[in-house]
Amino acid sequence: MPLIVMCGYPCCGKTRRAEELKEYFEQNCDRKVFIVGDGALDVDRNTVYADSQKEKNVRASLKAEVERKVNKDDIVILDSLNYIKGYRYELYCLTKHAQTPHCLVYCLTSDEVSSSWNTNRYAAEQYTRDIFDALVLRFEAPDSRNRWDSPLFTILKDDTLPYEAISDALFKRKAPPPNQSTQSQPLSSANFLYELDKITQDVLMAIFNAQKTSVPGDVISVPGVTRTINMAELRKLRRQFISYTKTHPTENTGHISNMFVQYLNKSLH
Ligand SMILES: Nc1ncnc2c1ncn2[C@@H]1O[C@H](COP(=O)(O)OP(=O)(O)OP(=O)(O)O)[C@@H](O)[C@H]1O
Repeated sequence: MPLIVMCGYPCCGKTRRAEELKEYFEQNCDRKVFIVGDGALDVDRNTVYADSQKEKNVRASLKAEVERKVNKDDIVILDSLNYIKGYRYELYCLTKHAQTPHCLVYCLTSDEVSSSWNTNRYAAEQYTRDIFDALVLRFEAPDSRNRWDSPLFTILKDDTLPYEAISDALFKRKAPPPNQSTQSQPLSSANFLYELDKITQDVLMAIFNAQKTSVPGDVISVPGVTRTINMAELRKLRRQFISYTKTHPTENTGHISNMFVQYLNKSLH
């Protein structure tokens, strides 16, 4: 019955997440799960995304397929870029018409990360540089304040999917409890989670690199640290900080570095 709409940059892990969801729902509820995606349409994506008419036709085919599949019992996952706000609105109208719940799963990556994953793919699966860049430019990020983008689950590359919250959003037919995945993005920055991800990673690398030339007791980027911290520890603290900050976003992304360093100081004492 319900529809899960995947969304994100080209090569950001949508199919991987869609498969994870399929596996979860097949194992945990007695329902069939269908993934509808451009992969099944036998089209060359580089040709399609270079031609707006062809792209429109593909979108229409995918929507028609979703419409056919959405029924009382099954779960449909639409695994495509779904990067146009108006298209997501049409999908929302479709679910409203079918009186079925829906939610959006947004795989959030930076263009650098997606681009490097793209380069490491088999040649036949790769987006060309031009198409990749054009799609990143055209991307219209979801915003949970829009009813067609809500409930919105924003997933970073190292996150575990919030399966239960997604399941509740679909089957309990109520908004999931306000947690990190369903919080609105801060008003001033649509890019907040990306900034959060990038800035904390930069701080982490600065500490890690500084340790290469310092001795225990040296004051480096994190004052008071008198022991060497390995990368696994740093990553764990970064994950904790990101989880916390997603639920307490700051409007000024310029504060993220300082907040993260303070968090490290507190956690390492
Ligand atoms: N969380 C992740 N961590 C590391 N690598 C990943 C992750 N997610 C995806 N990848 C890599 O990125 C590549 C693309 O993954 P996937 O096919 O899931 O992306 P996609 O967004 O569905 O791509 P497309 O836009 O072509 O449909 C894969 O080769 C995979 O190895």
